[in-house]
Amino acid sequence: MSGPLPKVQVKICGINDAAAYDAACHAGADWVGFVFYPPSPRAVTPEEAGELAARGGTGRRPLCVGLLVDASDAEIGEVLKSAPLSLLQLHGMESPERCAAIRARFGLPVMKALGIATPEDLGLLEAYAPAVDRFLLDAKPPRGAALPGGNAASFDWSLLAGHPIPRPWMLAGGLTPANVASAIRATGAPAVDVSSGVERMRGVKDPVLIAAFVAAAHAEQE
Ligand SMILES: O=C(O)c1ccccc1N[C@@H]1O[C@H](COP(=O)(O)O)[C@@H](O)[C@H]1O
Repeated sequence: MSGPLPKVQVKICGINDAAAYDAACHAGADWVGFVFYPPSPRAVTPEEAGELAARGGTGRRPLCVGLLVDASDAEIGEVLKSAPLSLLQLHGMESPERCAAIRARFGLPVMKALGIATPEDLGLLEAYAPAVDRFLLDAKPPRGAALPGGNAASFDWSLLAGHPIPRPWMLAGGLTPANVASAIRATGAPAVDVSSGVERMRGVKDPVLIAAFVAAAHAEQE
């Protein structure tokens, strides 16, 4: 017996104000991401993330993801005192051993972000698989970029065609309401993540674009 195919899941990353949080809830996003990386224009404090996540609302509550970049145990511990996270997104140079150590120490699932530019980059998946719960496949940062992600840069989606990915995963990098459906069809991504593509200016989310992105992704099926 076969039922309807599951909807593609959606994460809206870089939520840093109430309007964006409420828009993500209202649109039915599956996850919201909080950036705990001070150089980012989307950065929030653990307390700000905790306050946003505690907002009521009519929509379904998304799970909260904490985005960290080469964070120490002390920094992660501070974040977890205030922010109710369900998933840790590691977006720096964390090794498989560091990912495993973070997962063991904090008892939370870990999603490792990997920058993809060549077929060889996909070779890292096997090394990380035992240490992580999920992958996020993103573009590598453009030369000279100040941030390791969140740069509105996409990669060649055809690199993923037919490539087995040994954990649940999300596609990221340069996604927008206009291209997310094509990206899902080209890659078979079961989940997608966006930051820049739902902003009216860098670091400022647009509720209308959030709604359009979630609707476009949810219209696709795995
Ligand atoms: O969004 C940020 O500021 C950020 C900072 C440091 C690391 C990653 C960051 N964002 C992540 O990057 C990808 C792609 O973002 P975009 O849609 O291309 O802007 C996404 O996973 C964000 O979570």
